[in-house]
Amino acid sequence: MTKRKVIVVKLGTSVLTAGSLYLNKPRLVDLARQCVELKNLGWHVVLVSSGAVAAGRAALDNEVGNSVAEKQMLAAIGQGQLIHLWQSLFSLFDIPVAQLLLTRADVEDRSRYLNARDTLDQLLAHNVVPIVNENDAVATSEIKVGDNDNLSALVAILANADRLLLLTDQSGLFTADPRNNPDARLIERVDEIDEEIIALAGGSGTSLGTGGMATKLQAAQIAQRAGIETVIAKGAEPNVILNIQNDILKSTKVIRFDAPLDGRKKWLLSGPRCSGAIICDQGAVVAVSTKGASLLAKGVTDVSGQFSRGDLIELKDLKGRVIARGLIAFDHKEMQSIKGLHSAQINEALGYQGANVVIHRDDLVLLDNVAT
Ligand SMILES: Nc1ncnc2c1ncn2[C@@H]1O[C@H](COP(=O)(O)OP(=O)(O)O)[C@@H](O)[C@H]1O
Ligand SMILES: N[C@@H](CCC(=O)OP(=O)(O)O)C(=O)O
Repeated sequence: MTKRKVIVVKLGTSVLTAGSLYLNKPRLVDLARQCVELKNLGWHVVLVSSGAVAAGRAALDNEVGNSVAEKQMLAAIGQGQLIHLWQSLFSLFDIPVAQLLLTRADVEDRSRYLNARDTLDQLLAHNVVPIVNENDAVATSEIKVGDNDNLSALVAILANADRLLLLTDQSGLFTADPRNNPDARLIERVDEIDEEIIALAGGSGTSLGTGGMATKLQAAQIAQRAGIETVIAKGAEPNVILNIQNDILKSTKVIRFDAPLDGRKKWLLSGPRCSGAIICDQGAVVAVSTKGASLLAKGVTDVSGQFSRGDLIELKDLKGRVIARGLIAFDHKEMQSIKGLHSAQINEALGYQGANVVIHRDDLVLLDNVAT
């Protein structure tokens, strides 16, 4: 049996409010209808729906500020309303929905990540539409993803998605923020999200959106590395979801990297935050990035940050460019004493038996478009 394709559709506040301060119900009706049509075409659909804060604002119907605590209160009020709305709309088509409220902590911990993945798998296998949002009411800045663009990339990885569709109030990435630059041009295809592309993206043009185009590119970059294609498109276009699938609507398409990653490496890419970095010489960078080698102490020139054995750390080249991330076999103090040494010298330097390699190739994920 061939695997049903999975699409994660992220609906920004700008789309769900149609530019107003409150949720636009006709817009939600139309989006639900399109999701159902897509399901009928054989796709599994996962929604990442913003709009809890906007829904909360409408429910209180009075002036509430924008402090963290006030927004958390609005999200707590609005999330129930939001899911109720989605539930009633999908029930018109006899499709059950499920609510998943996640924080970064849910993807950082490997067993919680696997739980979330299994739940998503089960929901899709039972033809349910999972509707995901950040658990804003309880998420503090330390455990927050912070914006639903990045969250949708993590969800796309969790759901083993084929495609990530970010719907917003612009047709995609422009050469400059089109709100302030009428001459800005749409970029229809991005092969690699490099510094030049990132420099084009600004923040949100409204007080309701979070992150603007910058977080959409971060999301697309995570997805790209995990082998998932991202499309950024305008949610207000008639039949946007179906027309994007048929490739007949102008948008920005971010091409996915080819190198397939196994599930654990996808988690390394999306889940834990890095607690430090090691800087490597050119020989080590080449060995790791083009020869699929493990990282040896010999190639390490410097260490930054504080980390323990088994932590995720960044691997940087001599120019400070991050080329990979991986689980390190030594803590930061041990790394200081063994950097630059041959593997055979490690035990003597430490006074006890250590690992042979600093990061094993199975624990290493490259961030460029090269096979690992
Ligand atoms: N280079 C760019 N191309 C397109 N939009 C951009 C760019 N830079 C900044 N933006 C802004 O990003 C906004 C979309 O992000 P945001 O307001 O967070 O929406 P959403 O609620 O859909 O996530 C656009 O309205 C636009 O003003
Ligand atoms: N979790 C918040 C939305 C956060 C967010 O990223 O908003 P947006 O940039 O409009 O997608 C909410 O439900 O209001």
